[in-house]
Amino acid sequence: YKMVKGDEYTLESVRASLIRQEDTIVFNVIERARFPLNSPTYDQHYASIPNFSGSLFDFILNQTEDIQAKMGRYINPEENSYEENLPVSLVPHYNFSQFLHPTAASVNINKSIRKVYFHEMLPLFVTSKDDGNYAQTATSDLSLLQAISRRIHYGKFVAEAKFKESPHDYEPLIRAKDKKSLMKLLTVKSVEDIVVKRVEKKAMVFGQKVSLDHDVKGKYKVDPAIVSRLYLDWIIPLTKDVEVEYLLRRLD
Ligand SMILES: O=C(O)C(=O)C[C@]1(C(=O)O)C=C[C@@H](O)C=C1
Repeated sequence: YKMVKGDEYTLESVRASLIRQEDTIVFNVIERARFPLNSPTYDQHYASIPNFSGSLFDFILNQTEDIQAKMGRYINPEENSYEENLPVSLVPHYNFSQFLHPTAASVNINKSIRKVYFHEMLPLFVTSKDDGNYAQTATSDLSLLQAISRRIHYGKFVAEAKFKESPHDYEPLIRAKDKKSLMKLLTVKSVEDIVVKRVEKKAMVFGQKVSLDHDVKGKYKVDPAIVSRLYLDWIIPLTKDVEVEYLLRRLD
């Protein structure tokens, strides 16, 4: 039976989870890239859904998070919703370990993640065409957005593990609200470099054509350089923003 303690989280176990989450993200990028942009998916005027103002994507997001909230998805402190004012969970709560400081729940940067995803990330790995598969497209976007959000907000766990390892280094910076020095203190450039290289390799391995006759060389389903760029330019920097935001509230 699981204790409500949270000492199963260590910097090592948290980093191991980030590595596993790379698989989900890389695979979901490949899945989304099966479809072109399909811009009507995001067009509020195209959808005109009765009693709903928003795009097809907005509708799928809203309805999916609604049903997942009712089934308890957001009871897990590792999960953060895109929608606000979701219904309460209707099912018995599992006792998730309380590793994080209680203010963790107030750190949610999904609005920024959503903006960056649609405006900067997505256009890099889809063609600008339209094949009519709007519901499938929106569903793929949502799976990928949920995986990216989970990874970025895992920064809370990384930050807590780091804080617990050296509270005396973090406390004065938190009290001084010194974001810049906090950012510097939590940054481990060598780890970032390895992450970026590894996701590029995962994009090669997961994105190759597999054949029983011979190795199919050359073309990958998604350009591995783009996958590493997603991490370098957005996923890692946003994870670090979450770490700083979490730490700033750590002594409240
Ligand atoms: O592994 C860490 O120490 C993290 O803080 C995570 C992470 C990342 O996003 O991958 C972010 C900041 C560090 O500079 C290194 C890596």
